[in-house]
Amino acid sequence: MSLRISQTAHYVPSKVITNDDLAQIMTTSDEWISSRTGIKQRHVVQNEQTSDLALTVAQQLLQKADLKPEQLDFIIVATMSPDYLTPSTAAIVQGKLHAGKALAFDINAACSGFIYALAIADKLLAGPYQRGLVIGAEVLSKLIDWQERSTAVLFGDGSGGVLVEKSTQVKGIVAEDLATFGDLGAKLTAGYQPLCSPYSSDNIAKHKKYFEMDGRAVYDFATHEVPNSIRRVLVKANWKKDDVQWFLLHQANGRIISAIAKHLNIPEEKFLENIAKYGNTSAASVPILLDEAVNSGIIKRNQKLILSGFGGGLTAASIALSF
Ligand SMILES: O=C(O)C1CCN(c2ccc(-c3cc(CO)ccc3Cl)cn2)CC1
Repeated sequence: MSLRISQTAHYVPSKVITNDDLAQIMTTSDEWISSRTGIKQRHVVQNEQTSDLALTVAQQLLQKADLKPEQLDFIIVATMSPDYLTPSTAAIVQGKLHAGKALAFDINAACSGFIYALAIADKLLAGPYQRGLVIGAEVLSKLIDWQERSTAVLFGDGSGGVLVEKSTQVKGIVAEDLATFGDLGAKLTAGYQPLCSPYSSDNIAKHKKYFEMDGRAVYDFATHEVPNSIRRVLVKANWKKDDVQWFLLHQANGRIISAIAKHLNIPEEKFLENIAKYGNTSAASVPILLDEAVNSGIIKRNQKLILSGFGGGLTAASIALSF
C-alpha cells in the first residue's frame, strides 16, 4: 500500500512585483537581486489570506479529479504564515470547502513543510484513510519588514498542492529523510508571539514579529545539509543519483541550487527551477514547481523524483518519490 499523487495544482495572487518595483520603495536594484538570488519578480497578495490561497488550490484539485468535498478524508496545510494560530488554516479550508468528513490540520516545518506533510499523509494512507489534500500555502508578505531590504526582496506569496490517494499500483514514497536542527533555529525566525500578561515581562525585541535571517549561516547550512539529506534518502531508496530524472528543491536562492548540484556532482539541468518568477514561497515552492513541471510535460508518470525542502527550524527534508 502506498501514496499516489493523483492531481497537482497551484495558485499565486495576481499582483506581480518586479525587482524594479521594489527599487522604487527601497534601496536595491534588479542587478543586485537578480545576481544574488536569481529572483526577477514575485506575487504578493492585496486582499487574500493564506487560507484563500490554499482554498483555491483545494478547489482546483477537486475539480481536476471530479471529486466531491465529502469524499476527502483529510486536509493538511503546510504553512509558516497561517491566518490564525487557531483555527488552523486547514480547518478554515475544510469549512469553506464543506469537506465535513475530512480531518484537517496545519503543520509548520517552514520551507520543509510540504515534504514533512507528504510524509505524514503517507502514514495516514497506510491507515484507515483513502484520500486527502496536501497543500503548501504562504503569505510571507505579512511577515516581511518592508524596510529591511536584505529579506524583503527574497520572498513571495503563493500556494501549491496535491491530491493523494491510497494505491496498490505505484511505489509512491520509496524513502524519506526528515531532519531537524533545532540548535540552529535562531538563524531564521519570524512571527514571535510576545508575552503580554500582567504577570510576565518579555525582553525579546518586539521586531521579532518579522523575518530575521542570518543569511550567511542559513546559506552555509543549506549547501551542506541538503546534499547530506539527498545522499541519505538515495541510500534508503536504494537509488543511484543517475536513476533520478528530476530534483525538485525548495526555491530559496538560485545560487544555492547550483551549489547543491555541484556538491552532489549532478548536472544542474536536472534541478528544476522557477525562483525567477515567484521568489522564495517557503512551503509552497516545491508543490508550485511540481505542478508547473507536470503541466508542461517535463515530469511524467513512473519517473523517479527527489523532492527536498530546507529552511526554518532549521530543517532539511527529502523524499524519494516514484511519481
Ligand atoms: O548574496 C547575498 O548577499 C544573500 C546571501 C543570503 N541569501 C539567502 C540565504 C538563505 C536563504 C534561505 C532562505 C530560506 C527561507 O525560506 C530557506 C533557505 C535558504 Cl538557503 C535565501 N537567501 C540571499 C542572498
